Amino acid sequence: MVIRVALPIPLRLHFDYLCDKEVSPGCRVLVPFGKRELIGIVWQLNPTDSYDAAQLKAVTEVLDQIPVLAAPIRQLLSFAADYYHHPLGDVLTSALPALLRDGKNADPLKDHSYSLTVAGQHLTAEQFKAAKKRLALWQQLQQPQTESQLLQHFQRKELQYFVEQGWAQVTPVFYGPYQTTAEQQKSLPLNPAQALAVTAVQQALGSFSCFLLEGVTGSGKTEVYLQAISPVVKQGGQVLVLVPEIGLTPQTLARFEQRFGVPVGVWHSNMTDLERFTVWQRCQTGDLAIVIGTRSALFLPFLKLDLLIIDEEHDNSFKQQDGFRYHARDLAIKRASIQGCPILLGSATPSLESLANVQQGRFAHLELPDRAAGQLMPAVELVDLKQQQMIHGMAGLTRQRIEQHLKLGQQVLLFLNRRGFAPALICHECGWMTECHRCSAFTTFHKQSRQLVCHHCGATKGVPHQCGGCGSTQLAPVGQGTEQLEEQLQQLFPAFTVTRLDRDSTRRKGSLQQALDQILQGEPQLILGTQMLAKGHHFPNVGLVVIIDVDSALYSNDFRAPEQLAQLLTQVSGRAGRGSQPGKVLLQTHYPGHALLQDVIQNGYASFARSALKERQQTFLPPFMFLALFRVEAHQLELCKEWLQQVAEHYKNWPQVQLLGPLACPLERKAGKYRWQIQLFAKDRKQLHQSLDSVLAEISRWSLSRKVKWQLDVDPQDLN
Ligand SMILES: Nc1ncnc2c1ncn2[C@@H]1O[C@H](COP(=O)(O)OP(=O)(O)OP(=O)(O)O)[C@@H](O)[C@H]1O
Ligand SMILES: [Zn+2]
Repeated sequence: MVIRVALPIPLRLHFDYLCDKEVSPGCRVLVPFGKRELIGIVWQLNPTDSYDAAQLKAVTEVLDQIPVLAAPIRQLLSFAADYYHHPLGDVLTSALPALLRDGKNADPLKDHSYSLTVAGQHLTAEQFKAAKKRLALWQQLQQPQTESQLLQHFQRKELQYFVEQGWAQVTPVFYGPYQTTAEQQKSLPLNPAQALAVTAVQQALGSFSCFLLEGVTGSGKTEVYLQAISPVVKQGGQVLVLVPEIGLTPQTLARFEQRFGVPVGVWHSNMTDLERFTVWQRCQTGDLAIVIGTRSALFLPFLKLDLLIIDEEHDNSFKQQDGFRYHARDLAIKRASIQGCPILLGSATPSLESLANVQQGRFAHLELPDRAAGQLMPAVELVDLKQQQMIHGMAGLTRQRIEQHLKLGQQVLLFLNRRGFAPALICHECGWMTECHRCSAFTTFHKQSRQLVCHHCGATKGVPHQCGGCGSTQLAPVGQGTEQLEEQLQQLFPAFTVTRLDRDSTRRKGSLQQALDQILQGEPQLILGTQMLAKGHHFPNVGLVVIIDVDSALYSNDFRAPEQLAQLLTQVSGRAGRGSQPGKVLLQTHYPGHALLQDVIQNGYASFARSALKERQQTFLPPFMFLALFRVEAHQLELCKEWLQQVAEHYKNWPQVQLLGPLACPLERKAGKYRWQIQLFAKDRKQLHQSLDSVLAEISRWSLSRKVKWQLDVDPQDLN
């Protein structure tokens, strides 16, 4: 038979092979390709279009009996490859764990079950005396446990010790559909708005539908998720919960684990290949009831997926920014429709895309207008910075308020979306500034590591002693980053601790959890950080939130900038007053009269978003227009322009598609290459996609295409 195989190569082609063994679509095969051998996925059996059988090579080996990509996932991936116009082989690769891409055996995983022997049962707690860990293990083993469960909390040598002592015995088990035990932690009594939301989702189980849960910060969206999940898990179904990249805290996981007595898996980029592979398999066998994961968890092979949830659905990290540029929210909706199950999107600050879908009747709208236990929304006060005497980037009023709240025994959270010590060093004599020699950007001064770091290409170098322009030694930091603010806060408020949360301070494994735990203990203190602080955290003792600087974000060319700023302001402010005390927000700005600030503060995000949506409609922007973007990079600027000129030329045949460009990307040089783009707008999605198909076919024929690096971004989020 002839089989059509998708190969992991960046070509928009598929390849046919002869195969005399039994094989089904979705299985991996090893095939000859040029001088190499590649692992591909069987995509179609006996394709009907023409091929020359005499020319075909034979498959070297069939690697799977059971498809690693089941039919629903193949359907999803095939849709995705079409929609994002991305090579299918590359799309499939994103959906498989690395070990499977490398050819590892995909047979169902075997685990081991540990249970107490008769001798083990006759032990008593007193016998363990000071050996607390062993006592805990013995208590855990009162019920048989799988090795993978035990290894989450105990070391392997402890398990071996129990076996050597004759206290425990080991038997092999295969993962299968998970077992439910009684709910472990009681659910909260819902308020009426929550109850309505939960009922709506529960009633929709069993067929496809899409809900937007728009609930203000602290309105108890997580409780809605948990109670919506409950019946699914009781009936043996599986649930996928997608969260933003940095939203997957140990606290989130604990909340889901403690509520249901079922196995919960996590999936994120900071796991080993083996850990990912194990989760992948436990999904496939049905052993995991719930998976909480970031973007690519969307492609996991659930045995019985009955509900999808996307928390913080507006978050930009759901869009992949390189390679296969998919939007996990949009593909998750597609996946729900393929599986025939409901999907629930939740946010305090929904994306304009989702709100438009509500207005057009595609999503059902669920609202939580108030905080869960009746707390007030925090009051926002603008601090006009004009002509103020600033100390360490803070006005007098700001410093006073911080002090008041600390003295009341509350925590104060300060938001500054710039990590490092200072955005650049400047020469006091001639004005020269430290620049990245590979990017059109300044390099950030990191004081603790004594480095200049480019936040765009990652290049680092030592701190110079002399100005690169005039040789003077008068180099001083300009501007303020979190590292600097931390130092300054310590000087201003020496009696209180300062906890900094940003990408640098949480790099070490476990350090984020440590910082969060410390904050949750509630001691009065200063918490300072970047947008990492803004996402979903519940810090009940935060009484005051200070937003140090938003001014640079008020004037941006990106049409999405206002939406993103409004989301950020609302999310950060929403960390205040979640406990028993009402919260306050101080927003420092030189532009207190700015329309966006006034609108968000006076009328709230919901109102802002609805008027922003009207504006998008009037100015012909997404989501009322469909947008795609060609970006090209090359060491020579001329090549970029020339390539885009050819794209523009082709678009003369497509009057229904409007062009913006060729123009330089906002960051025109990155890692030594020039970057240019063309934006394409169309009212009709189909026409846009047809035009893309036709231009892509052309592009592959241009010799110039081999001299530049180009990408297509469909529904781009980041226009940079
Ligand atoms: N029905 C309820 N009664 C009392 N407390 C509740 C109820 N529902 C939720 N809560 C509590 O309210 C707090 C806020 O809930 P949660 O963190 O889920 O809010 P959220 O809507 O996700 O907020 P954000 O969007 O800011 O992350 C939690 O401490 C939660 O336990
Ligand atoms: Zn750089």
